[in-house]
Amino acid sequence: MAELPLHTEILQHRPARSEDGVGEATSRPAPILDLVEVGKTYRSGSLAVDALRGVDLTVEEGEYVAVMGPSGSGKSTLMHILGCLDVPSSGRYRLAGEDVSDMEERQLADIRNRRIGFVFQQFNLLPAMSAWRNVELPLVYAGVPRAERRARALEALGRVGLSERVAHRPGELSGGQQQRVSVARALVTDPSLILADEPTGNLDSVSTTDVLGLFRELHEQGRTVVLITHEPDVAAQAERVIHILDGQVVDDQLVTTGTSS
Ligand SMILES: Nc1ncnc2c1ncn2[C@@H]1O[C@H](COP(=O)(O)OP(=O)(O)OP(=O)(O)O)[C@@H](O)[C@H]1O
Repeated sequence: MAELPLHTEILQHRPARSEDGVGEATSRPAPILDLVEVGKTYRSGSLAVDALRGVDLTVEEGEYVAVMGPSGSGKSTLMHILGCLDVPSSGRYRLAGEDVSDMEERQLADIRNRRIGFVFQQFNLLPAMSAWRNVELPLVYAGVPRAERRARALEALGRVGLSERVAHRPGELSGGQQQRVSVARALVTDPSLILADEPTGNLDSVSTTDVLGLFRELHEQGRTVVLITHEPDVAAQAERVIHILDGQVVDDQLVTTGTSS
């Protein structure tokens, strides 16, 4: 397991799940993410790669979770399934109580648009479009009227501190600013879940601190944040750190950052 910084206290995480996976008799809300025995096998000719093997994972609404693991361990595959960009080969996946395991691409696209904000290492911004045009795109897909789209995109850019750069194209912005545009695009639909795949992988330390501060704010506002990272310092920002190895969850811990030495 990767080292965590000093002043961290580690607690073994015990997910709250009823035996039948449906929920408690009380009115406890369904977990936002609920994977039961999820497997993913990539096939190419006679070759088969088991990228995920029997993953059981529950994430409650509002958690801040980091996923770590060595190259090839299955992190991106897990992120693709969590983000409804792909479906499992076996097992069940419920997102906010809705079983998405066997959905068609159109249904998955609708769920992604309604529920999830994505942030990627490479920013994935359209180079010919201004910052605000990039940020309004998810609202175009959602069918939001033009004037409202513009207002919400500008508001989201204001929230990430980019009010002065709304007309700039990605190539006219620094890496850290481009990633802030992607965070604005992720939150413009007001999703309950933010999924980030190595969001600080291309950033210098100042921009990393900046972007991690934004994730913390989103978490403090009650959103669920799941981020993939290779970096222990980045993972230490989360409240829970999951390690995967060879397609399996091998470690799952709550981390609370202490203030005393
Ligand atoms: N489309 C695909 N077709 C075949 N095999 C794949 C495909 N995508 C991933 N794999 C394989 O599945 C396994 C898990 O890959 P994955 O990309 O999920 O790992 P990762 O932990 O994200 O790695 P990295 O940190 O290097 O990005 C690897 O063995 C990889 O080679």
